[in-house]
Amino acid sequence: MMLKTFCRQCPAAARNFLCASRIRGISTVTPSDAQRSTIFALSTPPGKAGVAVIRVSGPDALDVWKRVIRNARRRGDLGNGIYYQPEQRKMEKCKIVHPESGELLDDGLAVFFKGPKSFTTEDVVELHLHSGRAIISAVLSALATIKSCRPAEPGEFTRRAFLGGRMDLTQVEGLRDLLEAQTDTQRKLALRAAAGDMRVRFEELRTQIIHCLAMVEALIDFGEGEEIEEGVYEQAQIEARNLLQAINGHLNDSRRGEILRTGIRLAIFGPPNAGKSSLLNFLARREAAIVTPIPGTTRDVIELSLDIGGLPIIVADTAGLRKTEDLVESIGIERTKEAVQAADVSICVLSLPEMLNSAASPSKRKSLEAAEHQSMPQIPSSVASLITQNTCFLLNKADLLDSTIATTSLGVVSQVLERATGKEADGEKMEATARWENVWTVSLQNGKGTEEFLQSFAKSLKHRYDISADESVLNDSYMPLITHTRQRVHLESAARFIEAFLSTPPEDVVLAAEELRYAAQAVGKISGLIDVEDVLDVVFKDFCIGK
Ligand SMILES: Nc1nc2c(ncn2[C@@H]2O[C@H](COP(=O)(O)OP(=O)(O)OP(=O)(O)O)[C@@H](O)[C@H]2O)c(=O)[nH]1
Repeated sequence: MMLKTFCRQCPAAARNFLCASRIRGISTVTPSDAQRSTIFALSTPPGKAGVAVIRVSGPDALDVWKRVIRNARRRGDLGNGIYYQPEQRKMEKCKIVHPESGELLDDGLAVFFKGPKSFTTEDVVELHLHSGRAIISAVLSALATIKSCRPAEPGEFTRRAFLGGRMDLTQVEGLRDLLEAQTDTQRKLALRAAAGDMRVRFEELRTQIIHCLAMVEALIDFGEGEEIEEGVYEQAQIEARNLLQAINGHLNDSRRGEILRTGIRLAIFGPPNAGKSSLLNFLARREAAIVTPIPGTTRDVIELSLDIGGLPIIVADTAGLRKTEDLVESIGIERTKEAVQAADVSICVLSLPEMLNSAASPSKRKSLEAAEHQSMPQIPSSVASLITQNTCFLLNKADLLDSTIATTSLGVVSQVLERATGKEADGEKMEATARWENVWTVSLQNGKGTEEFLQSFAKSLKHRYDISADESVLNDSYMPLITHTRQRVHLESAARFIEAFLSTPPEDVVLAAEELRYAAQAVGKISGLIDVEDVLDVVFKDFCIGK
């Protein structure tokens, strides 16, 4: 069979037909132990507390033990350079001393983990001290006097765990997310990733690509008709097509995983004086924003991170939308528009009495007829222009209306809102979404309807992000696969290579194999099996020292 294509990875001068080693080689990272120094750092937050843990990792960890640990029940130096070996993974009560002066620094506990059965896969010593600034500082300074030791860089322990093969990059990302998790949902997602669930799922995808690749390679090695069944190429294409469909399913997940990890962006908007800041304060359960009867009180975007029903929410209160000549207010209104457009979900707060008044003649204000309308209630155009399918509506100040009117009028107002949501967008008719479940009537003043709104809103968010309150539902089919943009970029790239394979005719079998190999490499980059050096700094930079 003619080999028609070049290997893209060969240097220009050596560009040649695909070399067999490349076709087969899905190279993996092999960690080098050479030149590893022994590192140490405080692994708990600094300051006054019950316990502080200082971690030491590296080839000289045992030497550090010998030099700073004194155990009353065990003699240190047994003579002739023989020293007792600490029992592995067993906490020992000990005195921690200065390695040079022998000065007592603290009474504490110590534990030794022999590599590779440790977090970093190296020898590790953990010193458990009383957590006081002076003690921590004295022990860290003492360790720094040991020649082979140096303070750890941020994330360096985890980096060593990765290089030692203890975890892949998705687990490293999961661990970092776990440390940063603020809500229950974030904790659950991160825990699954840190435990290796994502690694298994990405690895399954890679294995399936490699299976297709193996079929195509068999054709290169033997050729059709030579001990190879007919239709192998077609079979590889069928499998690749199914795989592409599965990958596209993950890619078209509305960024669910990334949004849950970073927080759902919720913008509160509406006309001035409708009760937007009152809503923010109700959600935050504190006076986070100033509330006054003066329209235009809020002039800038106020952002808070909240936990609503276990979901991480970044909520933004915004300036009321209206025509204004005031420079400061108009800048605030521009910011409102940006915040609403950047949000994943928005709540439009409207004053229900004001809406009804916009429909009724002055004589019939607050009357049932207004609700049953001669003319329909109006939404100010500046507000209407920001309504999308992701907008929910809070009809506030229901306390100012008779409860029968409030209830009856809701139907009329909902129709108006539904029409506003179903407006033309980019030439396409959007599906109307302002149904009853997206519209709530409340009084933020007397609290009526607010708890029902909160529960129902949290439920609709969970439904939208496919997260159940029930932990058992966070299984593979519900759990988003992609939680980081880095993972998305590589998966998109894998999808493109598979598409390229699918459009390659059987005559170009070498090129076809190359596309599949690149697809496998792209997925391999997600777990860090391939070409990781360039991504390591990015992944580890947000870790704290001591992790
Ligand atoms: N009667 C009644 N008054 C309310 C209710 N909610 C808020 N208010 C009052 O309405 C006024 C405006 O409330 P805010 O929460 O500041 O409204 P806003 O939409 O943030 O106003 P701007 O800052 O002008 O955009 C305040 O006097 C509130 O006390 C309600 O449910 N019923």
